[in-house]
Amino acid sequence: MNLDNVLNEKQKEAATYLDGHLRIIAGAGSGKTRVVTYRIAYLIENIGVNPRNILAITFTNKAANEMKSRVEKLLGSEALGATICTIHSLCVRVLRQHISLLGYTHNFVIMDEEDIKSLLKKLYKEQQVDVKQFSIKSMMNYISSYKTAFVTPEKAMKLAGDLPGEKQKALIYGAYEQYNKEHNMLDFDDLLIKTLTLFRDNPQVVKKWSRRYQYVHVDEFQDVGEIEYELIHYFGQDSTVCVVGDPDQTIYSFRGSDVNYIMNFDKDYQNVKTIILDQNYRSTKNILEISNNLIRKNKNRLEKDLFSNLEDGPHIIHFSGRSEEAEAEFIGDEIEQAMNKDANLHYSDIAILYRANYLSRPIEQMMIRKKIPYRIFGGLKFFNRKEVKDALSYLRLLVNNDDLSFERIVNVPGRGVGAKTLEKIQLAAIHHQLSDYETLCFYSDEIGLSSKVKKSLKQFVSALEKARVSTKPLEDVYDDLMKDVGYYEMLQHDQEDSRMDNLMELKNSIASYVKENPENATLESYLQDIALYTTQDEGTTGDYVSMMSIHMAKGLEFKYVFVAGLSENIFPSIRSIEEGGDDGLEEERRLAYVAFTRAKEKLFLTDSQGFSFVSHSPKMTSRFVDEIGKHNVEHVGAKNPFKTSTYINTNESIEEMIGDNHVDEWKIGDLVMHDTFGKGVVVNVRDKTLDIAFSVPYGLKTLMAGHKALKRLTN
Ligand SMILES: Nc1ncnc2c1ncn2[C@@H]1O[C@H](COP(=O)(O)OP(=O)(O)OP(=O)(O)O)[C@@H](O)[C@H]1O
Ligand SMILES: [Mg+2]
Repeated sequence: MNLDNVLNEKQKEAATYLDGHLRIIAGAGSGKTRVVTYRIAYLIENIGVNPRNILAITFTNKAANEMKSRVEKLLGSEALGATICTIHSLCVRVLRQHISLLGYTHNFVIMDEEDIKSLLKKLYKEQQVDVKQFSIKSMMNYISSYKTAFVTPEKAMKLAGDLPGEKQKALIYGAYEQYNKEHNMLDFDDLLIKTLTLFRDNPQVVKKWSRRYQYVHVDEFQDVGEIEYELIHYFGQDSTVCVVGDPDQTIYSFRGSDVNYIMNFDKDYQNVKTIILDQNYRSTKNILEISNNLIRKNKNRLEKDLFSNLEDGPHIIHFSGRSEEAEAEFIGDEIEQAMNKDANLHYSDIAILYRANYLSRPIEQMMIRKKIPYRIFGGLKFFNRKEVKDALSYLRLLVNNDDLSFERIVNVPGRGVGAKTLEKIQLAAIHHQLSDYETLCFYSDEIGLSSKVKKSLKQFVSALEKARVSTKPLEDVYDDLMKDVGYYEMLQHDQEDSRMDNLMELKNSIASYVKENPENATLESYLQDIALYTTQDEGTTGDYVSMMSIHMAKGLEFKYVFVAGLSENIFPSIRSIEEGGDDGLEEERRLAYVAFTRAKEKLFLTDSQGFSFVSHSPKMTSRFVDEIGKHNVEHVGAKNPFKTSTYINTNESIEEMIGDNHVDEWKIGDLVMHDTFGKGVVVNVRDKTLDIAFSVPYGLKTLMAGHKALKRLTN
């Protein structure tokens, strides 16, 4: 294989360096993954290494498949036999052979999240623990963090001391471990931990694997955690190790990845050569420039810039929409135009990336309306998500009294209605020729329900009936209903933050529907309106636009990239900043760097205005849009009525900004200062009142225009 025409000098040096361990540190799109691919091909073809002796660890299965098929394309069937996979699947291979040493059998079962949840529920029951004491989710976190820190249930019990709650948790942890062992089951953490235990206690097993893999490669090394690092150390014990990564793309710190492993690699391994690549082959000069501008704002980083020999390319477009719908519409229009203009462009050349999965909602609705095929990676389509389906069933039940919706949600959250109780209700319904729900309303005393179940079903009915007569705006009717039936409480208790986000996004969806149809919006018409979107099936084959969270987009590239939902508090995420402070903000910025550098030819950044029920704040353009600089960036769309900088200013400057509060003409977007609620923004103007969005914890308030507590700020 001649590498001259396919790699530059430094890349070639990296692909062919065999005198010791190798570390490649380089920015996005500089060919790190390409070097690993060609290195594998070079080892096999030019050096004569048996493919069986080659290992490459990638971050996702998708990346592994891509690398495998690229190597196979270069070498044909010669390449078969090289191990190219994620660290989890590598561990499964090891365990299938040796797990008997740990007292399991080789045909062990790997548990998924649902398996874990249902096992824990069973154990709660056995131990008579109430989920109200500690949620299933918090128990899962407890087990995972103890396990990955090698704290056994016995140790956990000691650590619990005299605290009864902690003791109870340790007991469940012990029962969980015992059950899994007895039933030959491993969870995801176990795959890594059991392999590590095996290696630590059995040097002969380590020898076997480290001798087999004479050439070890690890892509995305900046995101390895402690356990992965030690495992890689074992696998590479007798081999030449090549690690590849970009410290600016560390985006999994919240899950334990640690950039120090790549930074200190030359201290832990002897005889390490470091090669730095600085030419970007992926993106136009403009895309690269704004990405460099952005990442330079991080203080805690190793200075390194990339250059590109590609053309300048088109400007970066920033679009700000008046609403989420307008933002989505813009994305759709741009996709349609691009597809019409360029016959060589495929939908698969286009990606839409966002910070959190709930943000896909308005974009999906637009894609369906415009008939643009799309696929969501790493999750379900918005209207297929469980909590969204549940919430819509509640609304449907309210509007239609239909039995299907009733059956879906009568026991979510749990009200003690099992199959038997449901059957009783259904029989009574047939007898009275009414719907299940009506039967419950009128004949609950005749059905033969236990008093406990009857009581909770009465609460259920009264929540729905309260919603039926409510005169509040529709989004509040929905909000109250979900609160009154206990759904929010269930999610909050289970710490299901992203499910909660989806339900708040549904509230956004109802609110914008009302805004668009101010005269005649009813729940019924809303449900009809979205029926189009709720009946979509999951499967899309052929050519489609890829939609995914930025975390999923690691290592990938697309000609056209849209990064949507670029609003302060959403991206950077307020949660990350609250939990991680400056480090949290820097990780968010690295995430933005990953997002922007996925683009090869054209990059669009989009956001929208209005109030978000998810972040509980008025939306304003993300600081990241400012930080990319002004050069070759074009701002189009609505002008955001206020800027981040004015909004987050300190009170001193607010004093200076206070203007005349005897204002006749209020308009949406006016910034205000309220004596009690602080800074806010007008989101709706009525006859004598204003809807004003204040920051957490106040949220949306309706106040008298012209009241003395309220002053308009000049902006
Ligand atoms: N010497 C080269 N000649 C031609 N194309 C190249 C060269 N080096 C890299 N490329 C191309 O540039 C793009 C980026 O390469 P690659 O994905 O390997 O970068 P990376 O450093 O792994 O990026 P990331 O940090 O995003 O994972 C790919 O399309 C790759 O084929
Ligand atoms: Mg890569």
